[in-house]
Amino acid sequence: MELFLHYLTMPYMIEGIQATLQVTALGLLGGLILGVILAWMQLSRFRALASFARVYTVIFRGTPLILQMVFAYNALPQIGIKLPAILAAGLALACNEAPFIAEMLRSGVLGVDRGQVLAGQALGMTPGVLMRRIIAPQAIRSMIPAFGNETVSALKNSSLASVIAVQELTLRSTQMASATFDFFSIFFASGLIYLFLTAAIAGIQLFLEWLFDLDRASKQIKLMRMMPGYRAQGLDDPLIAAEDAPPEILPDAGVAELPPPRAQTERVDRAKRNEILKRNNVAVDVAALRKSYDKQMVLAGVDLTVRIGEVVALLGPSGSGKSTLLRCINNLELWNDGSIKVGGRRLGFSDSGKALSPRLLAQARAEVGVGMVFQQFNLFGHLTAKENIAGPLRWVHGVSRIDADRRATELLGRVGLSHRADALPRHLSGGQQQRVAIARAIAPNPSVLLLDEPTSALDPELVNEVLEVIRRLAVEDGLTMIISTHQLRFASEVADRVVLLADGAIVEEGPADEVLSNPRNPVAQRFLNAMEAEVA
Ligand SMILES: Nc1ncnc2c1ncn2[C@@H]1O[C@H](COP(=O)(O)OP(=O)(O)OP(=O)(O)O)[C@@H](O)[C@H]1O
Repeated sequence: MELFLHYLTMPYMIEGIQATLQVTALGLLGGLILGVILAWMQLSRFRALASFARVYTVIFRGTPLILQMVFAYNALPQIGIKLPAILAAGLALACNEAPFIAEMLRSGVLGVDRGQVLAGQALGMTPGVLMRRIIAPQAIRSMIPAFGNETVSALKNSSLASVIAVQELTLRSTQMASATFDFFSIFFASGLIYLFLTAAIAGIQLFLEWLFDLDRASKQIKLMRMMPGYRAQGLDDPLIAAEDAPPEILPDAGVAELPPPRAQTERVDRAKRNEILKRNNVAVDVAALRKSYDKQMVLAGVDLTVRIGEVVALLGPSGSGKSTLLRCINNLELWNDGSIKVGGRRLGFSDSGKALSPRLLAQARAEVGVGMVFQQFNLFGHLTAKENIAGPLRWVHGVSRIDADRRATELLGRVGLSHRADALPRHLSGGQQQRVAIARAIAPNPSVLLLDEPTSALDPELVNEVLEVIRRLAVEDGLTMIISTHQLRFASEVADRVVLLADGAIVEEGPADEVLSNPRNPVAQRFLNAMEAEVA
């Protein structure tokens, strides 16, 4: 035992630990830098970069680290690069770790919900802002366990540096054992040191997981509640308050949460409204739009003009091209032929007709102001309801933190969610999430709001709360809207015009009450009959 403790604290062994840590740190740091570059190349739009990264990965993942170390120490001097042993070992370890770290980064980035990326683009985020604010924070969280594993593996792999005479822990243990023949005590001490180092890495990993845990705040409150006398102290506990409050998701609970509608001075006179709308400028102009996926024609020459203040309901069977049309209007999808103008501007193209780069396209989206609400809500999962609204205002439109928070608070009030401002999306019901998504879309005062089946992912009892919010935006705010929906009653109440798509073409359009009560086209008749039968 004494000998064992002696080896544990021996300066000769401690110097070995230092060398082990140096090689590991060099390998990880270099691997991280190289890994980021490799992951970026693999995700790049440029094929040559992606191919280069793949070839690199095949070579360095497919050859033993021990050979790479020997190569870095013995072969590089042949071309004039003579590195000290520790640096050569660190370089080889970095080159070997890089493909694994790149794969981790790539899967972390690809693991972020594609819907959130689409929502960020629709909000006008440039690729840089999207990466920094939306993708990276979520990807890093998911990568912590894998990075912990990689660190442990790098630490153990550093022992291979002994082949190029780096005086690290394993080499020093072997040398000591050869000199003293006390194999058991020496290797037991050295094994224990490795175990201690890997345990420290596991500890750091757990700490980071705790630090980045989105639910930490609520967990802390739970822990506080378990402390004796906590209730007696009468501390202000949001969780207790939430428990005592009636359950949140009751039929129509969302509608009950909404503030009362603003007083309408007069009933909407459809004919008068149509007269006014006809004189308004054009907000969206789609002309001869054709779009196909591979050989499947999805939009076969669509013409659609929407005037400022008009509410247009897009109806049509599943697969008729409604979502595709909305995505094209916001340039989230490229099309084959035809033109789209929003506010008189060809979104996504320069004055000379050249397609804009992703960064300039994002800026153009923010300037033109096309809000978009998605079927699956697509809230940013790592941000609270309030930050989902305030964040994009700051990052895209340069609004100050105070003003952005004020606007978010005001809008959360309007959609009846002031009391859920600090809740994460996963703690909200579907209807609440969709109301936050609507608030987020209208926060920058868009010129047009596109809603892509905003209620079809909701349970039936949550549909009304979302429809009520949209109804108020249309009636009270006079927002220009194109809404794809299967809710016929809602369309007849709120829409100025109904446009019916089938097989990528408009088969019928006109005033909502006319089209819905008396469709002339046989396809429209069949679709509306089927929809009515479903509701009945
Ligand atoms: N990214 C894609 N790649 C290939 N095909 C696609 C893609 N997106 C949509 N499609 C196809 O295009 C057609 C139109 O889809 P779209 O989602 O626009 O229809 P929709 O009318 O909105 O349907 P729903 O009411 O079910 O949402 C469908 O046949 C669909 O399979």
